Amino acid sequence: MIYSDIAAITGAAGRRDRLLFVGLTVFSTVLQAASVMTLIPVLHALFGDQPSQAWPWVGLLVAQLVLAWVADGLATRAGLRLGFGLIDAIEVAGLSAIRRLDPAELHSPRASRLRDLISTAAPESISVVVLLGSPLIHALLLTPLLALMLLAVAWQLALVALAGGIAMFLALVAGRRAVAKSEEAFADAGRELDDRVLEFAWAQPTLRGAGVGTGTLDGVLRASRRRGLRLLAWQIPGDTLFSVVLQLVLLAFGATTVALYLSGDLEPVAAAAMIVVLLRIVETTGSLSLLSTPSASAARVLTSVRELVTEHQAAGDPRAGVVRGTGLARGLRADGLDFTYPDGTRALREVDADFPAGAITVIVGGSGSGKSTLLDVLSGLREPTGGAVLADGVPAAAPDRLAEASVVFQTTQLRPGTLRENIGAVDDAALPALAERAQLTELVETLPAGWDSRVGESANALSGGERQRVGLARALAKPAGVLLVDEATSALDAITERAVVDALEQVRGERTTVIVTHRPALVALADQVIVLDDGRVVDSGNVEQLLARGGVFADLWTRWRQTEGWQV
Ligand SMILES: Nc1ncnc2c1ncn2[C@@H]1O[C@H](COP(=O)(O)OP(=O)(O)OP(=O)(O)O)[C@@H](O)[C@H]1O
Repeated sequence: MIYSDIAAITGAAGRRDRLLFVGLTVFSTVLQAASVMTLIPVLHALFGDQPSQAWPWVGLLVAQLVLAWVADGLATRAGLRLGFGLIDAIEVAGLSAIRRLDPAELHSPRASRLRDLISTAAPESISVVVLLGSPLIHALLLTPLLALMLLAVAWQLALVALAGGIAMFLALVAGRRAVAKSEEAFADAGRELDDRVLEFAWAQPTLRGAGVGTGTLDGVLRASRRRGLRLLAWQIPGDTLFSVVLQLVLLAFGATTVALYLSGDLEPVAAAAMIVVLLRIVETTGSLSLLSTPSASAARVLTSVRELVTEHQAAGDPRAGVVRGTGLARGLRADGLDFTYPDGTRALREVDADFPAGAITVIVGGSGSGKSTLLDVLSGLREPTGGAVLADGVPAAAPDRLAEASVVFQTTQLRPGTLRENIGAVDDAALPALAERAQLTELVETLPAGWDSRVGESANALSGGERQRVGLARALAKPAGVLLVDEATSALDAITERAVVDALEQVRGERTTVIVTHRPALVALADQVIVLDDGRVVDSGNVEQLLARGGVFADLWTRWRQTEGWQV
């Protein structure tokens, strides 16, 4: 599980290091097991007639150990590179997830989990691979390898080692589970007691008024203590299970060695070497027990990181511009779109709608009816929780939609930098026409350094209307086939509204345009209007048809007209 998570996170780029790390660590474990078995011929020669015959075996032993160290050293280097790969992946995906977070989600549990992942999981990644990965592979493989090699000495010992290794592993897992379960139940009992004490404190005025003493709380305390004792009764076997099985395995291994020795099936030196084998088995299983808690928490962290990275890959990095738009107007279709926010708010309910290529579609609806959410989904800023967005009949994933859409938001944020930089990558030759379309020409002329004037909060402060026209120019500068406009004129001056209306009239036919608005001047541009209510499409058609039908749209239209009149 840990390996598959690391593989998914580090991807194709980490493949070589992953194979090197695992391959070298397995190789070193095989050498370590072999070195234990080499002790048998060493001892055999030492206690035989010609002790000097031990030298070649000692040489082999040293060679095995040196090779194992070299393999470990190389594996550590590959592990370090993998760890750095993990850090990179966490930082890139984490920061991109934070960028995608809704401002409303910045203090949510998801945001704090992201912060934790970036600040804690990333630096710990190196130790996960190097300090946890190698010992874990050693600990898991050494006993089965020793059992395999023991076949050459006595099959009975191989069987006891293998069965013993499996029994100890299972005892370890079962013991950990029992302990974790009882700890969870302990925590629940603690929380319940906490609640009761709090309730008791709140109820004090009433209890005192009624002359009731601490009797009720005493009852709860007694119950909680009884529960605690019962839980302890589960925790103790959980903790002791492993050591009991370990001792039984030692006993079985020792007894088999003695029995084989007494029956003459095992030479004395081999019997002596079995002590070392036994010690290695005990040592590795013991280290497995120490590693089980950190591995479980590393596995949990890696699973979260994997989810984050997968999500990042699905969303694409808007900055990286991995997928490039074609710039051609394509027909969009919302096919049974559903969107539920993490807090359970269902903002879109099975929305079916067509946005014909090059046409202007206006979305209207009351506050909270799901208009902005629909735009976010169409633009690729959000993935629907149900249904799909099709472009020319083909499902379009979020990165494709992001590449193909440009958005004019309700307010335009300016980056520190020049006006030109704020518009984005565009040829100098194209700037005047763009300025004309977004009605920026006059502004550019009045600014001290024209397109190279610095704008933004600390420099030439632009008015709301001017910013919005910069936003419009920015959206038009992007060669995208879909233009999405989110109430861009809601609180703006007449000049800006005119600029937006004129610019949108010009893109008719060039881009598939979807506008969320309640301004009659923009609604009047619509080739079709879609009316949303409580996340559902409740009506659609052109303005005349909808007015003739009455209903939600006619009500909204009358209200807007009145407000406009009232404002003027
Ligand atoms: N980040 C969010 N988390 C949870 N719920 C949200 C979030 N954003 C919007 N909602 C809810 O989803 C529903 C649809 O909201 P949305 O902003 O799409 O509607 P809208 O029609 O654009 O509204 P408005 O005209 O007021 O901007 C509303 O009930 C809203 O409260």
